[in-house]
Amino acid sequence: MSHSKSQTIDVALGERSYPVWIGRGLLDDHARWRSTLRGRHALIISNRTVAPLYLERVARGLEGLRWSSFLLEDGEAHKTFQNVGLALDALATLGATRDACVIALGGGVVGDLAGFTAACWMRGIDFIQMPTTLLSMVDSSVGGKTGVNLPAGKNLVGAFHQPRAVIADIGTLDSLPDREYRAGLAEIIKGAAIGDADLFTWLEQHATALNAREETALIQAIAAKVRYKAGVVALDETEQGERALLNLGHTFGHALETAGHYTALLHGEGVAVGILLAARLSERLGMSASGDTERLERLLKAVSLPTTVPAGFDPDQLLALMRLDKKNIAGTLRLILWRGIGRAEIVAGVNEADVLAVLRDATRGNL
Ligand SMILES: NC(=O)c1ccc[n+]([C@@H]2O[C@H](COP(=O)([O-])OP(=O)(O)OC[C@H]3O[C@@H](n4cnc5c(N)ncnc54)[C@H](O)[C@@H]3O)[C@@H](O)[C@H]2O)c1
Ligand SMILES: O=C(O)C(=O)C[C@@H](O)[C@H](O)[C@H](O)COP(=O)(O)O
Ligand SMILES: [Zn+2]
Repeated sequence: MSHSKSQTIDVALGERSYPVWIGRGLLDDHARWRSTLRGRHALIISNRTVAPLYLERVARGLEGLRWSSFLLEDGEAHKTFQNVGLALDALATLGATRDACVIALGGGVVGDLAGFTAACWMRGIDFIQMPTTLLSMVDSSVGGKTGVNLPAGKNLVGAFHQPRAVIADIGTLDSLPDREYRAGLAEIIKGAAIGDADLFTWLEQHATALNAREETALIQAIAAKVRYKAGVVALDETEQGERALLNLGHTFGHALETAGHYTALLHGEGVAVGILLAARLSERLGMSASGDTERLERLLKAVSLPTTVPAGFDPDQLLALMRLDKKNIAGTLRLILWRGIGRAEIVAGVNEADVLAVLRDATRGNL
């Protein structure tokens, strides 16, 4: 295996620090990741799509341990409290002790649920992330946000629980469908839009290479986004302040995902539309210039991400869902807005009438 193009980024959190390893073939580099397991038990949590492709390679690295697997049905609709209960039962059946390790093998749905399961078992055991989607490599596997959805909304239950290591084998992306790949690009664009104007310009220049999944450009983009996110997380692990910036577009995006019953839009697609709506709202509030919104829309289109709200969404229902967002305080909307490329801002007390106006514009003629 060649390591020439691999990268390591550290998430600096004192005693909870961990490496994010990015490279091709890392799932088979057992010596590397096995060293992060401390005990004698391991539970691989994956799903029915990913397990047939990659579980065997991970299992080969668990020789000598007592291990088993727990497989979810595929899809966001299965990121539920009920499935956490079943995963905990699987740990009990395994006889997992406090030094056991949960291995999350899959995309963000698997990673969020597996991390939360690890946070709950015996009040918290180790877990490692083996992300297999672009989105999970650049975002969900890093930073320790774990959790599940409720019928009332996205990620309403969860815990901050950092992994021991992130093993991002980019070879797994070879089997990732195109739509899922593009959803991952949305979270890279989001990061650049929030706080890395140079990365934004680089993305504009390398959109064609990224569309072609050119490996050098891809590793560079993944590493840049992970580095950016790791920096924010290191400063504000539990979102007391500026980590909330990473939520740009998510109040809109999560409402769209929930209202669409997790079938109309993928998370990354909700984020793409959401960051554009946040940009439009910022422009409406006189915070940013139309030229920046246009640049954002152009980049999203250049990588074939959606820029419009699909048919059938009701603006009033979207606003009602946005009222349940975790960032809100004192009964008012608290949103991440921006001043232009690379300059996001937390804004409390956003006027609902302005939000509704943006939602009505975006859904006009759609119902
Ligand atoms: N914790 C965080 O900080 C954070 C950050 C961003 C997103 N998220 C969460 O992550 C989730 C979205 O993650 P996602 O986009 O990875 O979705 P996902 O986990 O649903 O995976 C996307 C699809 O790709 C399939 N898949 C995964 N790896 C594959 C591979 N290598 N080859 C072929 N198919 C593969 C999956 O089975 C699934 O059908 C959402 O629940 C979102 O809320 C969390
Ligand atoms: O890591 C973070 O912080 C983020 O907000 C990253 C988001 O991309 C991600 O979708 C996260 O799951 C959203 O979390 P939530 O707190 O809005 O539920
Ligand atoms: Zn996200």
